[in-house]
Amino acid sequence: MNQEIINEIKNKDYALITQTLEKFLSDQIEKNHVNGLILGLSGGIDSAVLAYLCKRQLKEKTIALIMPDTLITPKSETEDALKMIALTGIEYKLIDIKPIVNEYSMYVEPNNLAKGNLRARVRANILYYYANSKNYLVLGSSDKSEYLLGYFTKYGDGASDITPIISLYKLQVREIAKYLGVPENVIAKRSSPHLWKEHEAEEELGASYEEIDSILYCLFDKKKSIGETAELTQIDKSLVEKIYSQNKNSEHKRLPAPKPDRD
Ligand SMILES: Nc1ncnc2c1ncn2[C@@H]1O[C@H](COP(=O)(O)OP(=O)(O)OC[C@H]2O[C@@H]([n+]3cccc(C(=O)O)c3)[C@H](O)[C@@H]2O)[C@@H](O)[C@H]1O
Ligand SMILES: Nc1ncnc2c1ncn2[C@@H]1O[C@H](COP(=O)(O)OP(=O)(O)OP(=O)(O)O)[C@@H](O)[C@H]1O
Ligand SMILES: [Mg+2]
Repeated sequence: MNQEIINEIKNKDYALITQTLEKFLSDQIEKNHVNGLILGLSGGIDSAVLAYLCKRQLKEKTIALIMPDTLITPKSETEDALKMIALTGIEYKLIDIKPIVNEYSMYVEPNNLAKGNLRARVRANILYYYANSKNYLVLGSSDKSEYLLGYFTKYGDGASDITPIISLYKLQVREIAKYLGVPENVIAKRSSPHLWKEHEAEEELGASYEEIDSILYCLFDKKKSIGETAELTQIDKSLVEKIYSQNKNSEHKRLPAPKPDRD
């Protein structure tokens, strides 16, 4: 792997980005005539960054929902989320989604992936239930790496009104988290959707975020070909091809639903 590329990705002015994102959030509240913002707080780094971006100017206008499925969500994740609530002072609700998820098994016995995605969609439903009730906007937590890979549940965590950190790669999210003062252990932990037991992002994706971000950055920011990207990143061409395919195959998640050419 080429460390220079990784440094290039990480090397950003995080004070300026923070300022821009805080202003973006305030502007969105004003422009859309809503009372505030709501987010799902998992204990992971993406939603942690959202909470910390809201903490300084929008604390009184933000609600965080902590929504474990107590069957599979590690207790440590909920504890980390509660720790960040204590540190930020943001209003929160703790909702166990296990009984809701269980209800679905009366319709069909799902496979692991379908049930995991259901968890993400149940959380999205609850967020929109609150957003409707309180005239709030739902914050999306997708970062640029997840977005470009389609590594999110369609109409689950992919469903949101505004997406503040969608221009930041995961490596950059880790850097801004340091700047914002997100707890060390939240920054250091391995990224995980926790859609099923022992679920880990890098394991499922088959690559580290250093590799994924280096490849995506060269393909989409530097507009390099697959061959050039492999050379520049010093990563095996087969992995570059795999990441490229993941981007292409997930296009449907980033576009409006297809419609017939003519009525
Ligand atoms: N070509 C196409 N055109 C239009 N629609 C198409 C389609 N192909 C599939 N679809 C539809 O999309 C569905 C598949 O998409 P989806 O339901 O999202 O499911 P899928 O992409 O298979 O799974 C979601 C992935 O995102 C990961 N994830 C989820 C949530 C959070 C995080 C995280 O990082 O925290 C990661 C999860 O681990 C898993 O790898 C199909 O069932 C079908 O309905
Ligand atoms: N237990 C949970 N409680 C509340 N929201 C959740 C929970 N699990 C997932 N979510 C929501 O779904 C989003 C997507 O999950 P994802 O795992 O990608 O993000 P993360 O946990 O914040 O960071 P990371 O990707 O590093 O694990 C979260 O950011 C959060 O908004
Ligand atoms: Mg997570």
